[in-house]
Amino acid sequence: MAFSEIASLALGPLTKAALIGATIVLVTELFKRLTKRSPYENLPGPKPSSSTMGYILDMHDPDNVDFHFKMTERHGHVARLKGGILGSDALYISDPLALHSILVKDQYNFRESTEFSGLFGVIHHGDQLASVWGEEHKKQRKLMNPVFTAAHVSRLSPLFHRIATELRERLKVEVKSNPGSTTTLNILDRLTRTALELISQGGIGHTFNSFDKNSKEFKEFHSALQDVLPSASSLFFIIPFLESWRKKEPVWLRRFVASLGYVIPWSALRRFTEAVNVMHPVCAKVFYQKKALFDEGGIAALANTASGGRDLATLLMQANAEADEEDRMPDETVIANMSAIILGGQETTSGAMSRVLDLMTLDTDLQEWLREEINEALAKKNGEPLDFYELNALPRLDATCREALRLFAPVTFVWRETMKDAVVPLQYPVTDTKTGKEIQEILIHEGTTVYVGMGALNRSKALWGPDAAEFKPQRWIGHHAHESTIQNIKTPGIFSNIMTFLGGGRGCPGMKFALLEIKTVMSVLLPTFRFEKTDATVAWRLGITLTPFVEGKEEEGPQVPMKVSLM
Ligand code: HEM
Repeated sequence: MAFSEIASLALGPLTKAALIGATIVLVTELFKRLTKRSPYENLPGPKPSSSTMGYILDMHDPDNVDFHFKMTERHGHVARLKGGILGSDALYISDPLALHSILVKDQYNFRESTEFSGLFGVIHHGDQLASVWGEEHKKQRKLMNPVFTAAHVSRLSPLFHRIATELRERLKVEVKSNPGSTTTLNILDRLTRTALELISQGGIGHTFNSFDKNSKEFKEFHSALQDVLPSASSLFFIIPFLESWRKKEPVWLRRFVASLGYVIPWSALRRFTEAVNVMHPVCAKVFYQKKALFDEGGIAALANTASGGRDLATLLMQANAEADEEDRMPDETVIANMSAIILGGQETTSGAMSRVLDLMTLDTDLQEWLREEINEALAKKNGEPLDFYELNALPRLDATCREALRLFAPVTFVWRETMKDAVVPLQYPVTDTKTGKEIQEILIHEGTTVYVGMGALNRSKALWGPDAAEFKPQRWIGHHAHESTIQNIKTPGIFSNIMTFLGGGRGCPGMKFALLEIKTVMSVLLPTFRFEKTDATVAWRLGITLTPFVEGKEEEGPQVPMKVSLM
């Protein structure tokens, strides 16, 4: 029996018509894509390694961070990313003026992608900063921005100092227990625990007892944090549907479908479902405990909690209670934002702290230079801890943090969707590859995906000079931030004229919090320990954040080994 005969028996005429219809649409779409000229074909850009997938594989290749870091050097500040058979061209932009339009001036026209909103909406069980845009985003930021100000963050200094001291004391025990008082250890593990305590105690007023090696709560929560984004990346073809799915009614049906994540034999889906269901209940529990206290005794009752009522969630609840009716967030939005604060602030910071220490093992003179400054400052205070303002007044420590965050932005790029056509001016004109003429502005078409190259702009030689790719903390000493570029060019970055914490309405609210964490930990560790390199080479691989692995030992998971000894 011929295939067509079997098909006509098996399928009803309606199904057959639908199949034929779908095939025609698919073939027409494919034909259109293959024959349509890209509006960006005259722009320079990398040749994709796959003609089917286009730029996607190169963009996300974990072992090719240089694709991003060397983008401006190789292709300039606006590059065409050639799409594959199934995808259109995108733009990779690291031009400071163009990014000012995209992130600040015309920010509502360049919105977070629906994939991003959907994914983070599901991860945090509801709308929060990372999944909303436009007016709703503005409304949430209006309530949340005051929570992250220097005045509030500075009050966390004693708490951060206490946590950093706990790390120091535990490290001392580890080092002393080794003959010769030097031990080789994976500092990333210790700093991951520290960062989780800093963000959980400072962010939501909760402890995971992270320093306790047997802490079940730490293990569960940390593996959820570690797993959630990598497992999501394996679900890439369902991610585009999450945004509409997460709002579908009735709720019981959505819950039922979500519970299938546990039974469908697909390990990435299962890991994702498990991670998502670990994080939310913790934040909800902490929130309702706080709410009960607050309802009973007001803000004074919250002041008696472990963080002294200084944690960000308490401040947010207070701001929410005092806000006008129309500005107020529902409980589930506050909970989702607590979850977003933890996810946004954990891996980024543990990575950044590990990076700073790793850099110091590569340059022992730098380490000594910093130690000297911290010791002098401590001596002036008779050994009393340095607070937020005193730490910020240390030029060497400040310069080292700026330079590490410039050269090694933990988040290398973000992406945006273009809502309608927009003309964007350029700081650095690009050369038309066909005519050789200079292009001073580009027309970005509706629907174009725009990648914001933060790591690329941070390393642009046009901006930072020929030594842009070198680690030179001295470049910051004695300069205002914008003077550190060679022509006093301003970027839209909210911190130090670099793009690491992004810029505009979606710039990282946790920037001051993160800097206080890094500086406090350095000020506590450096006077006590010497850090030296081992034979291992640490390579930072690209993910949502940069993650360190030992070359040849990737299967052992992320690590930053170093020798630690007492001073
Ligand atoms: C070195 C550490 C950090 C780096 C490099 C960093 C970087 C960033 C970047 C690049 C974004 C923008 C993401 C996007 O628009 O797609 C962002 C957003 C965000 N960050 Fe951070 N971050 C850090 C630490 C923190 C900390 C400690 C917190 C919390 C205390 C935090 C909370 C957030 C939140 C809630 C958002 C979403 C903001 C919004 O969409 O309006 N981050 N961060």
